Amino acid sequence: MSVFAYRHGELHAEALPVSRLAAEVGTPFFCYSHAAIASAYDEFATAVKGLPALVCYALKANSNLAVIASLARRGAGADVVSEGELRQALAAGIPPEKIIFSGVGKTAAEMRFALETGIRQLNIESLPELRLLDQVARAVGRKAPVALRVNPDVDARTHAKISTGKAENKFGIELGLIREAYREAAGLAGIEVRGLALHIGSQLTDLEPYRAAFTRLAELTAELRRQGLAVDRLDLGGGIGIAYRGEQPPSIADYVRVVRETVAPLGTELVFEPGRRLVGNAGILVSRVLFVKPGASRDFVIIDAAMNDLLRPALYDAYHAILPVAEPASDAPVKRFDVVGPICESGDRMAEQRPLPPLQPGDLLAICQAGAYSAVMGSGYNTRLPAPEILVHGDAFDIVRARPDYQAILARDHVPGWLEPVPGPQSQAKGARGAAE
Ligand SMILES: Cc1ncc(COP(=O)(O)O)c(C=O)c1O
Ligand SMILES: N[C@@H](CCCC[NH3+])C(=O)O
Repeated sequence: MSVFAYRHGELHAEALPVSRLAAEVGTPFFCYSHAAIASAYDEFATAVKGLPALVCYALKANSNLAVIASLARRGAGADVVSEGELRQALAAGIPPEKIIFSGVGKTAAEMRFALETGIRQLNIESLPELRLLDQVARAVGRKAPVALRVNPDVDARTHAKISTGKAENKFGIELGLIREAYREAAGLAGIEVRGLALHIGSQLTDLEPYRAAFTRLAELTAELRRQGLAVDRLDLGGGIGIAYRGEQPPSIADYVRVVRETVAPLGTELVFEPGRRLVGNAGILVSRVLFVKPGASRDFVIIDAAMNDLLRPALYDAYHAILPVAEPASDAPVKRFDVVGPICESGDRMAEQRPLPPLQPGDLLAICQAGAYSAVMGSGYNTRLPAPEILVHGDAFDIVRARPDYQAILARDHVPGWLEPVPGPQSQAKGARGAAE
């Protein structure tokens, strides 16, 4: 059951009416539900019970500190792809031995930081990266625990921009080279090669690509072992989808059944890296209608959230359900609208020709499934400030990322978010004097 549901004629987030949250926080804002995050994690944890498994939440889906901390408290590890995410995981209380560092382009500085922190494993995606890590590890006097990511050349049957396991994708070491790479890794003084990793794509709603990839991984593991190489960890990546528009993604129990049938008999440690499935359904983006603009060919609803807040529709033509916060009467007339933001691009459109009940300026809309790849993909385009984020638990909520205010920016105070303080006229004048002196 969704934690975002209509009660007493309006949308609630757990026990709180969304209109009350909007009045207190201001729009647009992201609203996350603690209960939804907890129940998604628990579904995963229950399904892997009995397996030697670690669930490492992929922070890229949502790296809000409070969200990560909710998962950390339930025992999750982390899958990170940058020094920033690694620092964020540590700050949220995830112990280093539960952290995996993935990604196709780690810098030497990131490698050094990861080794000094003592994380569980770095997933390596190419021979040049392996050799650089070997050098860095020897320079800091450590042995780097490594899994080699293989590209299994499997079609994940998802959007081309988020498919990662085909030979033409940049990810992983290709099947034809992986055996040689593993042998090389096993001989490097700075590397302790522990196993293999893969991740075939995101928003998968079908189990067959997983079965194909895991079967290849099992065959490869058996082959490496026959050659006398130790393989004691398999990292199966993430990718399990959620329903945005009536898709029927598999249950975690069914997904884990495929794992039990393919790789589990090898007896290795298993790592899972779910992102979207843990947090995607746990968030909405709440926005206010600014104007309703009838047009000759289309009618527009102009809202105060934009592609800088939620990029998915513009980037992938992604569908997100949009709900009026005030529950429409069952017999309310419905018209088709393009729901658009204020940014100066025609692509700044949350929905195209979406059937909606009559709307007025000031009405609130909830854009659904905004817990994953939403706030994290935000930008400052059109010099818009980042939308605040709140976390609801029961009948209480915390502001877990505040809206910066322009006065604070101008006063050069600390600004949460990525916007740099704007130098005020005074400091500019001082700078100019300094240069002349
Ligand atoms: C290596 C890796 N692991 C895990 C994930 C998380 O994916 P998802 O959010 O689809 O579970 C990704 C992103 O697709 C990834 O690139
Ligand atoms: N950003 C993508 C998911 C990418 C997954 C990262 N490997 C999305 O919004 O669906």
